[in-house]
Order: sequence, then C-alpha cells, then structure tokens
Amino acid sequence: MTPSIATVCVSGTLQEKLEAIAAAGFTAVEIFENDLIAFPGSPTEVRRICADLGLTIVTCQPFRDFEGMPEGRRQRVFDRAERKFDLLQELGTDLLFVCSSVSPEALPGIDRLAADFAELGERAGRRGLRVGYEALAWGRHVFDYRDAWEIVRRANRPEVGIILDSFHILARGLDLAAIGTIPRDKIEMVQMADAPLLQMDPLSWSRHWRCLPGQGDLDLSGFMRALAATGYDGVLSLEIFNDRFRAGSARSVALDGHRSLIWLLDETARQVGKPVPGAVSMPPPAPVEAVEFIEFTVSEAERPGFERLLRALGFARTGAHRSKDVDLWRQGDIRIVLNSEADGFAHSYQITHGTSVCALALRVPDAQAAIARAKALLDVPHAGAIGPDELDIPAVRGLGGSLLYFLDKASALGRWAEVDFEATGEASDNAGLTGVDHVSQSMQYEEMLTWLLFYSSLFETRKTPSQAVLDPGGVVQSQVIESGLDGRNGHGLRLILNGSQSHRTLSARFITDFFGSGVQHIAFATDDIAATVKRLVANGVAMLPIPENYYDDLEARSDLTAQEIDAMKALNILHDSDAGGAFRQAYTQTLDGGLFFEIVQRDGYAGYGAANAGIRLTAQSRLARPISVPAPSHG
Ligand SMILES: O=C(O)c1ccc(O)c(O)c1
Ligand SMILES: [Mg+2]
Repeated sequence: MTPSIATVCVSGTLQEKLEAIAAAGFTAVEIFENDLIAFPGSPTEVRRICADLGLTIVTCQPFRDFEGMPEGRRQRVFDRAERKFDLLQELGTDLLFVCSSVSPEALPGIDRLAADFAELGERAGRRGLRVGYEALAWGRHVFDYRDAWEIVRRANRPEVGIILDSFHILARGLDLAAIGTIPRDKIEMVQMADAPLLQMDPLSWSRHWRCLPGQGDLDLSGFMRALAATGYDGVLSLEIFNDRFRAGSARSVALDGHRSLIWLLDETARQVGKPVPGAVSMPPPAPVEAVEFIEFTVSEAERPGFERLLRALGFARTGAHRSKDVDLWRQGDIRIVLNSEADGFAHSYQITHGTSVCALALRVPDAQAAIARAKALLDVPHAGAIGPDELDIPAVRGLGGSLLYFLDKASALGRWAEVDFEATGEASDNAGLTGVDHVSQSMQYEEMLTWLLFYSSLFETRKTPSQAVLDPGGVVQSQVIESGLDGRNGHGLRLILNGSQSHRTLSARFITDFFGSGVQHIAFATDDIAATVKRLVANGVAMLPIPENYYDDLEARSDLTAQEIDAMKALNILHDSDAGGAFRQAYTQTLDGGLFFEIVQRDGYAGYGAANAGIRLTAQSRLARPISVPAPSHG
C-alpha cells in the first residue's frame, strides 16, 4: 500500500502543507478542496508544485451531494461533475472522490443511486478517469459502507469503485467482515483515521477529534486485517480533521503521520502473519524491561548542591567515569548518571534547561533491534562522542531534544556500568528506595499525541485513556503509557505524559521556566514509605506539606483507622486504593527549575494516585512563586 496524506491534516498555506508533507517522506498526497480554493494560483500551478516536490496527487476531494437528486436537479449535478473532471485533469490526477450526499433533497432508492453512478462512470470513462464512492457516517441515505458497496456493485461500471474510510466505518461500529468480500480492484482508495472514544455525534467527532493511527481507541487492527484479506495494494491515505493538528507544526504532524502508517502496516503484517504490500521490514516492538539509568546534566556550580540532595535521598556515588566528568550514583535498583561535561550533548542541554534530566536509558531485550526499529519508524538517531574502549550506546532523540538510550543485558552493553565507570567503593546511606516507579514528562498540549505515538510505535506498550487533572491554574491532560509491567524481566516502564492548554498550570509553567518540554518528576518506589520519608526528613529533604483538610476527608471516605491517618498526616503522605490494593505517595518540594521527586509505595495498586493529583498540584502552587494574572481591561 502506498502511504499518502490529505492536505487537511496539517496547518499552514497549501504551499507550506505540501512542503511539510514532502519533507516527511510522502510521495502521494490528497488535496482537500478548501485548500485548493484558497490557493491564489491555478490548479496547473499546484500540479507543478507537487511535481517539483515529488508528490503524486491522488485526488482532490470531496465531490459532495451528487447522488439521488430529483429529476429537475439531476442535470445540474452532472454539469458540476464535468467541471470537477476538468479540475482533476488540470491537476493531473484521475480519481473523482464522491462522498455520500447529505442534501435534504436527495431521494433514496438503491437502484436510482446506482443509475446515477453508472452514468457518472460512463462520463468518467470517456476521459480516462475513475470514480470512488465513500459513505459518510452522517450521509442522508447512505451511511454504511455496505450500502455504498451494493450501489457500486449495481452500477456495474469498470470506472466506479468504493472508497473505505476507517473513521466512518468504525465510528458507527459496523461489522468489518464484509470488507474482506470486496474485490480488491473495486477499492479505489482507503482513508485512515483513528479517534478517541467519545460520546458525540459522528459529524462533530469526525471534524474535530480524528487522530493518527495508534493515537486513538478505534479498532484499526480489525479494519486492517479485513483490508489485508482483500489483497488491496493501493493508496492508504491519512485524513485527519483535528483541532490540535491545525494548531500544531505541519512538519511534525506530517512526520508523525508517516510514522503512524509505517507502524500500522508493520502491525498489520504481524497480525495477519504474512507480508503486507508496502510494509517495511523491521524488528518487532519489544517490552521495556526497566529504566536502566536516568541521566542528569548539572553545571559545575550547581553540582555540589545536587549531590547533597542525592545523598539526602539515600544515594551513593558508586562510580566515576573513566574519561569524562560524569559520575554514577546508585540506590537499590536505581541508577543516576550525573553529567557535568564542559562540552557535548549534556552540556548544551544544561545551558538551555539548567539542572535537568537530559537522557533516559531503557533496558530492552535487544538494544540493536530497538534502534533498528526506531530508524525504520523515522525516529532520529543520535551519535555522541565516544572515548577509547567506551561503549557506543544506541540512542534516539526524544522529548524536548533529550535522548532515549537503549541498553540490554544480552550484549556487551549490559556491562555499561563496569565498562565506563570505575568503582569508588562508596556505600549508600540507604533510604529504602528500591526502583524507578514512574517518570512524568511535561509538554505542550499540541505535542502530546506526538510522544504518545513515539513511545507506542517503538515499544510494546499499553495506554490508559487520557485523564483531565484539575490544577489551580487550569486543566492538565494526563496520559499514561506502560510497558513490560508483567514483571518477567525487571520493573518495566511507567510513563506519564502531561500537557496543558492553560499557561497558568504548574505543568505549563514548568515548560516556560524550563524553556521546553522535559522530565518534570521522577517517582521512586519503596517498600516502607513511612520509614523512607522519616529518613529523608532526618536528612533535611523538604517534603511537600499537605493540608489538614485532606486527612479529615480521608477519615470520612476511607476505612483507614485514625492512627493510620495520623501517621500519614505527620509525614505528609497521601493515600489511594483500587481493587488491587493500597497506594501511598509523598512528594519532595520542587527544586529550582521545577523538578521534583515522588516516593511511592504500591501494595498491589495499579494507578498513579489521580485522586490526589489536584491536592498535590494545589499544594505545589501554594509554594510556587506567585504569577500575575492580567487584570481585565475596561475600555
Ligand atoms: O467531514 C467531511 O465533510 C468529510 C469530507 C470528506 C471526507 O472524505 C470525509 O471523510 C469527511
Ligand atoms: Mg473520508
């Protein structure tokens, strides 16, 4: 199948859209009618721009309200079709894309509609053109692809076929089995879109909430399996109407689009267990076994303060890099790399963002397979400077220009700590932290789907529906991605992506203060949160104060005893529970730059304490520097 994208998916003028689409590696494009109408030059000029960019125009769509018109209006729609044929020929393309009529004047009757398509096909045939018919989910009489197919079948013209759009089919929950019975040469083209599950009329849902394959909740796998059964090898074109994409970067959305189709074809080939036309060969997605290390970049000036904090948190400096100004700190199964190099990647990152997480290293079953898959998915590999005898750890660019390293146990990479670092012999003043529970990354709201796709295409992941969390300054959307949590090999990965549309939320202020998106907090696990927090407090770590009212409320809504609640209150520990068990969490106060740490104890609990997020955000806001809200103008 040939990947393609509709110009409506991305922001900008037509010229900018086409440039972004070509830059993302597409060779085929659908021109959306409105983009052409708003273009200040002729269709021939658009044809030339596309040719210069190496783009084939698949169609210029849609052609609306064609079929079923009463006798008096029928001639008029055929005249309109002839004008559209002229336009298609001027653009150098051959497919007339008809979407089912929404006109209140349109008449029903399958044979009447088939007769209209028979005549349209004959007219198209005279010019060497083709006709495709798409059932809109809100069509007046035709809103089910099976009816569209029956009309096409009865029209019985070689020039007339069906167009399948995954959104219209899946949004109505239609049975997919009939797709597999359509002869492949009667499918003129296929449009792909995913969407989050929402209770909404299909038109509003379609025009504002479509998203790229892998970013939503529709059964695209089922759709693709049925399509693969036909042997279809034509155009697979993204058609995404999405308000976030309209506000986002055209280049980034187009690149994500290409990545999503490469991922979808790979996924389909794996599911059907045989090659799918157009699928790129790449290693399978693998689970993340563990966060192998977290790399902080810190300036020489800030390093003593940061080291004091690490020690107070119970970490020990266990390794010194053999050739670089880099140390390894450990506690339990947590490894922190502290980088103060005077040049190179970490240094540039430090100049922009200050003390911060510049890289995450993830342990996978096979690091070389992971980087090969990342490259096949158009992720951007990173090559850093390597000293003699040092390991070349494969990496790709991640959120906000940070790095994502891949490590494994199976290859020489498994010995990175011994190969690159000399042991100091320093023992840890253990505070009982056992591992990395989760990592949260804050980003622009418009970027959230990009990073959701990045992680979920690369690894074997599970996502839970995005949740809205209330911050005193607005709403924060929070998206959980998990990988490898079955505990077979390590603790896996739990990631939280946060994005907010209000510039006054803590998440948004982090991005402003940090000059970009990045890791905002890291949660460490402990088996005994009370003992750990006591230890941290004794070591001088400032914990986030939680208001009394929280504990009064907890007494009223939980089965916890007054004693248990008092113990939590004394240590500013929050509580939640689910069917699996209890959860307790506490936070450090925020460092300059916005980073903070969380301590969690999970006793079978699967979530992230979403019930407490609002309390935490309010407590943090109270401590954060006040921000001014512009006064309303009276003028
Ligand atoms: O929302 C619409 O009108 C519209 C237009 C063309 C399409 O291909 C489609 O799926 C929807
Ligand atoms: Mg469509």
